[in-house]
Amino acid sequence: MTDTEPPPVTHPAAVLDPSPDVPWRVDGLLAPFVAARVLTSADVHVGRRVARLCGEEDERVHLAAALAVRALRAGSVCVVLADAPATVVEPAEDEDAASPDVGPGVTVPADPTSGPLPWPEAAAWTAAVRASPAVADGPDGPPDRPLRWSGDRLYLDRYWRDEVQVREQVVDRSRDVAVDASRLESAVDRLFPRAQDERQRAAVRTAATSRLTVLTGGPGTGKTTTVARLVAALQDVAGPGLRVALAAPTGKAAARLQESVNDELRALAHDEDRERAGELRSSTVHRLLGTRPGSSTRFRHDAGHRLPHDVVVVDECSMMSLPLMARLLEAVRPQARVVLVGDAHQLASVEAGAVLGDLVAALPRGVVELTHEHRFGAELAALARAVKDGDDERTVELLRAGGEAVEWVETTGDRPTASEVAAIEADVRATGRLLVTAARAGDADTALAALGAHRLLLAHRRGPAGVAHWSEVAEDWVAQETGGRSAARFPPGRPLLVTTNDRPTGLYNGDTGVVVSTADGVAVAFGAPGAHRLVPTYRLPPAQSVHAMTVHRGQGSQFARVSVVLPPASSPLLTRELLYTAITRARERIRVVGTQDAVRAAVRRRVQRASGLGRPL
Ligand SMILES: Nc1ncnc2c1ncn2[C@@H]1O[C@H](COP(=O)(O)OP(=O)(O)OP(=O)(O)O)[C@@H](O)[C@H]1O
Repeated sequence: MTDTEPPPVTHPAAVLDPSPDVPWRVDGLLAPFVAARVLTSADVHVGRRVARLCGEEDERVHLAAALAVRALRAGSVCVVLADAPATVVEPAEDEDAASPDVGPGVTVPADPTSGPLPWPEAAAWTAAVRASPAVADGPDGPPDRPLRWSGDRLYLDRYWRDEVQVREQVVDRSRDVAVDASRLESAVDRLFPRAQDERQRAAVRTAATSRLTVLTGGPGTGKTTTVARLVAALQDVAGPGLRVALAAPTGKAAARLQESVNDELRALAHDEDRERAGELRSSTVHRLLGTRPGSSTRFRHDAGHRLPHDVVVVDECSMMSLPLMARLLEAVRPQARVVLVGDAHQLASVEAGAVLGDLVAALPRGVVELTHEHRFGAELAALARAVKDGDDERTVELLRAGGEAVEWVETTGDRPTASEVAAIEADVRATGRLLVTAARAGDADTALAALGAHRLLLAHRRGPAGVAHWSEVAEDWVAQETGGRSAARFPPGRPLLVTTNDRPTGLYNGDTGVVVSTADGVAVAFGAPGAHRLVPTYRLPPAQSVHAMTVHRGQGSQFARVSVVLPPASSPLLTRELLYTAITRARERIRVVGTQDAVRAAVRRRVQRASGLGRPL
């Protein structure tokens, strides 16, 4: 070997994708990226196809296109090409736990033994991509190419268009709306008389004078209360008779929104406010926009056929993908007011985009953050704040101090020992016994209360720190406690998670219930203790046992006590957003099980989702 010879290549010339789902054969420049598990063969297949349709044979462009496809799988809307060698060494962030409904992804980490990857030289690579017949270069590039270069980012063109759409809407909606200022002030004083509710008062003022408002805050900070009262205020200062739409990305969240907003409206102190606001209905964003048969990306209401509403309020916006946000904003009349509500610090949507967080960062005005926790104890609130602020020192300090509401089982190794999970075991056994005993006795309310008393949350779906493993363990504990596992399909006491929206029963994806004995055999109880309803098992939509769930799945729900078992510090799923979301699922008490390294890694690592919102075109 001479000095001028290239270093030996450890990559095979052609590989089969080690992720078993779609074993296409990949060769050439992209093979080592598949061998190293940076790309799947599906990324390569789609990326190459898109490029070749335009006659592009340059493998460097195929690589860039495959990375743009991969980016979507990881929740980003584009890839920052120059950063790719540094940012894609780990498998996509969401490919395990974060995609519970989109099928299995790769669960193994990138294989570091496969040698350095043959990244193209940066400047030549960028030049090849920008000059490619498959790529529209810049905002004025040809409109009919599948890929778009913008700034330093490569997009699949459709996502670039969605981003432009959202950006244009933000600009178009940035002009103030004129309202009678003294009337507004008296509405604010009437609806939020207490001086300490200044943020909520500010939210009402902002929503009254803006066409786009973002209302963000953690659980229990009064978002729903504010939504109800700001609707009442708008009916006063801009109404009466405003057409108001309430919506949320999931059916479950929409149902909850309708219930809590109407409860709050009924509780308004002044008759005129109650009368003007009336009773509101809520739906999913998809249903509001009007689904079209056979299409999940086009709706009946769009820029050419706008929604009739004057005010559109959308809750749980952290779960909105970029494409859905683009479709929503273009469908709202330019004069109408949009109020986007959610917790920007939570895990973002399973699909591409972290649009709520991006909007909070990008909007020059119109963002109101609620910070006072009405429901949360001070300990939980302080812990959630330390995590949200990225302060790992303080997080460790608060966890270590512990208290009524906070417990840390600091494990020594990545896999907790039996004694380290003893407290979880005790909780699972105690709530399991209560659940099964009540369910067997036909006491649905007590069973539902037990179901909400404690929940075990995990980051991953599979592996030693995954839901599959922990569900088995938890089910065993409960079985030991209650006389063994039953062979029946619906044994009383089995907790169930509905996995699809089902109109006939009015159940939603994410609803949880419990099998209970009744005079006519078994049925499944759903709803709140004291207000439950029974669904016969033959009418039950697809559902699965739920002894444990992913943190992602837990979004939109709260439980009295939560135990979260953290994966090893090296897990790419372990992020600040994940830990924050897990902690804020607890109403009374959080138990964190994991190493100090894992806690610190979680607090320090933010979910990185590439997007161009708020950045120059
Ligand atoms: N200004 C206020 N004064 C007194 N209580 C309030 C005020 N705002 C909200 N609350 C109370 O605080 C609790 C939480 O409020 P709310 O449900 O509106 O919060 P949220 O942010 O929507 O919570 P989540 O995200 O969990 O739905 C409720 O019991 C509500 O009645």
